[in-house]
Amino acid sequence: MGIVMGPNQYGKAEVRLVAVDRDTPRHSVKDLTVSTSLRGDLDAAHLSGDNSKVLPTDTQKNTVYAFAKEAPIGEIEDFALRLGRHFVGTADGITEARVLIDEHSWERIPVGGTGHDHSFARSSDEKRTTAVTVEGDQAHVVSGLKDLVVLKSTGSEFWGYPKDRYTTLAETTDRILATAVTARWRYLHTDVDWGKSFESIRATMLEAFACTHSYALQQTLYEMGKAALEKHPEVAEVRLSLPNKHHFLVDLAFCGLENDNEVFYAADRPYGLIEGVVKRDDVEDDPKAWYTLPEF
Ligand SMILES: O=c1[nH]c(=O)c2[nH]c(=O)[nH]c2[nH]1
Repeated sequence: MGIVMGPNQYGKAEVRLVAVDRDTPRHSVKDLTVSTSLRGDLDAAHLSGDNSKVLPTDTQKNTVYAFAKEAPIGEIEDFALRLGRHFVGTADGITEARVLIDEHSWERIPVGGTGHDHSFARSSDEKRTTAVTVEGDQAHVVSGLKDLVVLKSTGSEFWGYPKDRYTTLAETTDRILATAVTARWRYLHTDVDWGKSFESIRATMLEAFACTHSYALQQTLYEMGKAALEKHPEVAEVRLSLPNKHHFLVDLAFCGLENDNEVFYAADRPYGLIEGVVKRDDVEDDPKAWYTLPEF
């Protein structure tokens, strides 16, 4: 019986990078949070403190900033692929690199009806995300979004569930349905117009949320994933994590008022958490693409 080192990775987490494109007086801003993780021949580092294959996390952070200067960042998937390929191609003993990027959104401040050249407002909490794994000359891309908050004021029911002695929830045929969407989708290859694909998948999932008459958030989840897959042959699977942001009808009987689905208490916790994978049945799973990512 012995003790061995299991799977491991190391890198710099959450490098905050803001890059300004100043080529013309009409600037643009990219605001990213970048995390790098390297894997490979790192047993000696763990077993005996031999750092000869440990490219410092500080160097990884510096590389992120230098790459932002050396070429335009472009789409986050392209930036992540460039970084991942660099680490695998140049760092001795490193065979795999994972680069996670969250992109924070800035919108031009409208001045006199048009967006200002160099002043911006944070538009929402929503982030565009990517998780790129480079493994030798292979690359796995999982892109997505998080914190996209959506609400339907009707078109949502929840009934027909089992009842036991602990059940108090009343069945409803008309409730608010609200969630903060985290979605990740796995691409089948890297020959993708990343920006166009992202915008279309996002719009498609939003449309499915809006247009599905929902009998449960679970059903809405499936419809959102299915719609994205039907429209996007470049995508193999969509993973969704949907917190059910409960809105409870306020009982206004205390002052003799009826509440006809108009006044709600928005609870922040606890919340139902509905998660799932919607996938093609004719495509192989790709555990490497998801390794160490949350299951949903
Ligand atoms: O859409 C829902 N799914 C559930 O599983 C659930 N459970 C619950 O209490 N409310 C809801 N709503």
